[in-house]
Amino acid sequence: MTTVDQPLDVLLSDGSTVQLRPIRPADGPEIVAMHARFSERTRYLRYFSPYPRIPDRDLERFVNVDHRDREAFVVLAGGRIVAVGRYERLGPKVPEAEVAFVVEDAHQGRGIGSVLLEHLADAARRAGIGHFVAEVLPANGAMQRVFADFGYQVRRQYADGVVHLSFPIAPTEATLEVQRGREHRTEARSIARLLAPRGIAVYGASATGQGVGAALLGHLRDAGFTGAIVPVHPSAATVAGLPAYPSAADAGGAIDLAVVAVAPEAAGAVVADAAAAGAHGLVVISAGFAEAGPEGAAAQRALARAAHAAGMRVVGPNCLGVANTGERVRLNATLAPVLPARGRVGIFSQSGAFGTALLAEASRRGLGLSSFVSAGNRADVSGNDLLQYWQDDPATDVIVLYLETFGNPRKFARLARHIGRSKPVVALASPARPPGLGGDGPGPDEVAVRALFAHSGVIRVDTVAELLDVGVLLANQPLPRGRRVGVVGNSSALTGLAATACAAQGLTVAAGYPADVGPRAGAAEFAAALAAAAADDGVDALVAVFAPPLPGQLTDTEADFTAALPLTARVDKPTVATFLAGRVPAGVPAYPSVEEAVRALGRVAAYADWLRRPPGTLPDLPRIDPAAGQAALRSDGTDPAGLLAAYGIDVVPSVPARSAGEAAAAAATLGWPVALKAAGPGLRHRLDLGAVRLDLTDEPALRRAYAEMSAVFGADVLVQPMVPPGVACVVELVEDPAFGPVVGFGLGGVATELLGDRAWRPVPLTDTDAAELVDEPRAAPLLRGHRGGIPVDRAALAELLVRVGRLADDQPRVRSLTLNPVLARPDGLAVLHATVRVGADAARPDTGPRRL
Ligand SMILES: CC(=O)SCCNC(=O)CCNC(=O)[C@H](O)C(C)(C)COP(=O)(O)OP(=O)(O)OC[C@H]1O[C@@H](n2cnc3c(N)ncnc32)[C@H](O)[C@@H]1OP(=O)(O)O
Repeated sequence: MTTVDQPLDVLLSDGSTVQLRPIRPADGPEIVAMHARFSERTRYLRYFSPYPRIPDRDLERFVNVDHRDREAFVVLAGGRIVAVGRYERLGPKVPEAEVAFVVEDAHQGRGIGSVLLEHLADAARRAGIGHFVAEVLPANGAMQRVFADFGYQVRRQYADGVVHLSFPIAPTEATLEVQRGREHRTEARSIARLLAPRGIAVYGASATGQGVGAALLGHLRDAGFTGAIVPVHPSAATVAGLPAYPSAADAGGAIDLAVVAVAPEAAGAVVADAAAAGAHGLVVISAGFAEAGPEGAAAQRALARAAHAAGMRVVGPNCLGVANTGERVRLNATLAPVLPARGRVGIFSQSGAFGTALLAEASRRGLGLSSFVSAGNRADVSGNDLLQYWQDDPATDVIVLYLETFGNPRKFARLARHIGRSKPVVALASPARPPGLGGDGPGPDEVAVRALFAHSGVIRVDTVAELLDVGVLLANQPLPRGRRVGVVGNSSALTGLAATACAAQGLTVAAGYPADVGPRAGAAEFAAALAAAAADDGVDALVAVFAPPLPGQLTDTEADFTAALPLTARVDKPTVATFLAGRVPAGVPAYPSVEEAVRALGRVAAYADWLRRPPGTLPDLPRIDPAAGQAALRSDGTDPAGLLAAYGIDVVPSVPARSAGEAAAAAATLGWPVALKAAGPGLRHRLDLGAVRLDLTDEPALRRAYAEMSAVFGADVLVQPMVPPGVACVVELVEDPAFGPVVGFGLGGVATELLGDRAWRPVPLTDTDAAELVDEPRAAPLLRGHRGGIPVDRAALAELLVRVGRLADDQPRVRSLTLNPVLARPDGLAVLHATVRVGADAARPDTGPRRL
């Protein structure tokens, strides 16, 4: 049993870091992964042992982990998972405790659970947490007895058999050493080790020099890897001229990485051999795993399990491999024979085929690479791991991702939002849902999904070519300070095209541009015009468009014109060029067409805008009571009023009635005047249908309205007090497959619905997010008093959105929520109708891969 003897870094929810002293289990299990969160309200911590982590996907198989918080932990003993737990959000279930956890599975015997509790209690004590509650699921009767043995009290027993155990912890002197600003990087460290091995064992390199393994061995050597390369071969004494060994450990040197190209059946033996040699990373190139069917999937799971038990991270299987062009490490453990030159771009490709294309295209365009990972079937290492690694990697300035599916999309969105602040992330990802479906179903359509990416700071592109178009620009040029473009060229046709392309990308042509030097201008004039644009305070970015001179017209060659460009590369404004050779001349990205050049600039300008935008803060609003919200959900999931009230959202009361008499009685209670609404199922746009009567001031008017309405729409009606008129708005909350809960805002009415005029933001919503959301729908000018209308209280709408976002963040059982209509007035708002859909349990993570 290994004990933890290094300090543990803890990432707090506010981004700061604390360090916990080591936990030394006497002979207890290792706590391998433990996630939690600290905040004012909810004191969670998230900490890791220095042991390799169980990948999130594995956790999710065992644990009902709420993706949003990752509050889960796993206990390993002897390499086996013996207990898996998750943290509950504090408020709802155990409001009076500061930390709660749920033990879901501890089937491997007595004692484990109690040791686990000791550790957790210890951690809580160190964190100065005063009260601690454990929840034990009914299947674990043995655990309950164990806890009882330790004197924990049964605090509450629920009808479903769940028991809450309670044990007070006297707060002791906090041993937390707060190191703000330093981020926890366990994952990043394990990836760093994988990309910078001291020695490499290669499994599956044929002595004949043929086949995949031999090719890998060749690539490793050709790239100039300076550490030991050890071919592991069952019988040969040498492979490709290198001494080969039947077992990696026999070579005697430090082996950090195993590159594997053996058939899936042999993988188990390879893992054991590599582990015995001390390897901490596996790059499995072999195909025949999950992509090949259930048997392969089982083999893949076995591979991942064996690797993790031995403390190894796994890249692949069925992948192209990993590469590092670092100063000290030249590593090409990929099937691609030639790597691009060293550079500042980290490339992740889920697909091997696209990875090959990306590498080849990057080489062709002269785009330098810092490191490359193709994750294939992603048995362990995923794009999210790489995001975390590159965030801190000093060799990487730009992150380029090719993604097909996401194991954990919410984590991606959150990570990207964070990382995008320091390094741009360019991603090619499949659409969230096929085009055309957006307007019909609930939730954001493709356009909105693109906007959601943009709000996460991710530059989303549509093609592999564009991935590199943008990558090249980011890697070589500064970000634009604004959207004003100085177009300089030697052809009016091309500069005109560039101006049109700018408009299409939301860029503006700067005043005095395009500057057309004409077809007879020489390179010197071209250079002067570019220099003038670069010096122009009204210009944020330059587009240089160049048409090759007709033969005999000029003595200057295309190369002379190319040479004119570097001048601009020295200024602090990005320049893109067209019609020059495909390579990057002196750092100025060149594109085959004006449209491509301007589109890349447009994407980068949008990212620069995002960076300039203040991220805002999460407002601490009064009248928010998550515990009351949870209680409301428990009492009746279909009545949203209590749930909303717990988040400070008041819904105008509405009383159901089935007869004129009942309606009149309701009106008397609510107070005149009232509105009468048909309550039949499936009725939408009731006002348009005549199924709403407003301003009924007395009983005769009410009875008349009831008689007319019930004749058409049936006996069921709702009686509501009249509220002052306002602009009808709609607020929605839905689960998006890529972003988790997202809050939507739009104006009411059939027209805006038909046009899909809704703006969306992922949860949690900051004050800035909410204010932007209110202003974003195309119909939003109506809220500002368009054409003589009266401006409404947009701050109240923004606050409502923040409250809905908070509700979504707190209550994972809420699947969807609609407030429609919300009447916005100059002096506040009224929520007239609310529907909520609640799941039986917290949204369970989808274990299968999801399209982005
Ligand atoms: C573009 C993309 O899609 S990404 C790339 C995805 N990956 C791929 O496409 C790879 C596809 N290919 C495969 O999966 C192959 O089946 C592989 C790599 C697993 C096996 O390739 P083969 O060439 O058939 O391997 P083969 O069985 O001949 O073995 C090669 C050598 O490994 C040796 N070997 C076999 N088992 C072991 C082992 N456990 N340890 C060490 N060496 C071993 C063999 O003895 C043989 O050497 P020899 O010829 O000197 O005797």
